Amino acid sequence: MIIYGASGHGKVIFDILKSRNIKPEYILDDNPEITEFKGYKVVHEPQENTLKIPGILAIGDNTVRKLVALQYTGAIAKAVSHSSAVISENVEMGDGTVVMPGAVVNADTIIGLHCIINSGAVVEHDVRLDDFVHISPNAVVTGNVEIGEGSQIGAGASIIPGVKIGKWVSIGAGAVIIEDIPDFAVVVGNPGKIIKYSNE
Ligand SMILES: CC(=O)SCCNC(=O)CCNC(=O)[C@H](O)C(C)(C)COP(=O)(O)OP(=O)(O)OC[C@H]1O[C@@H](n2cnc3c(N)ncnc32)[C@H](O)[C@@H]1OP(=O)(O)O
Repeated sequence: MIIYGASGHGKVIFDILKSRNIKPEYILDDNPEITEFKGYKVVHEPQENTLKIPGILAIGDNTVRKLVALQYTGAIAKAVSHSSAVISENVEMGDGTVVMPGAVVNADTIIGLHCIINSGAVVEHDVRLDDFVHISPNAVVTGNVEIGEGSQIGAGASIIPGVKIGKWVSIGAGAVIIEDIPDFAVVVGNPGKIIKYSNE
């Protein structure tokens, strides 16, 4: 496995792999000032074997992760979860998706490519997460919720059952979402209110 990104997010992905006894081959990061990461060599250019070894994009920002994914020509690793995460056997997860320590993903949920289910987050039954979604630490996505591409649900936020959240939405930390949210909205508070719109 190659970890693409010697970042804080990369540290947690490193721990996920360690919990599964997977040793990264090396870390790839374009910052020439970073030469070592968790005792592993950091390379700054793709290597001869980069295209052959499955890589995981350790980039927390959803937009940047998508841009890198679109340019990355190597193999993408299958979804990987920390050994302490609880994932129903009926869950589908796209390649490049990571599930952090203590997260729960329940039955018949479908998660897209390159998503992040962060530490302690709960993604309930029959949820649909499109590609590049990030469910932040301790957020709760209840049953039958749908979340569009690139949206981030902030730390500790809650979404009530059946709500549809558009693409590239930012839900603020601690928000409580009780109604559908349109694309690109930035939403904060309890109950969640739209404060502005962002562009992808
Ligand atoms: C492992 C990890 O670390 S994973 C990282 C997880 N990250 C998160 O959970 C971050 C979630 N992001 C947030 O909550 C952000 O504050 C956002 C996306 C909602 C808004 O960010 P910005 O667009 O930069 O907005 P900005 O900081 O300018 O705030 C705009 C207004 O919203 C208010 N606001 C911002 N965030 C929140 C919030 N979470 N709850 C309530 N009000 C908020 C601000 O006080 C400000 O109010 P004002 O206009 O009356 O002064």
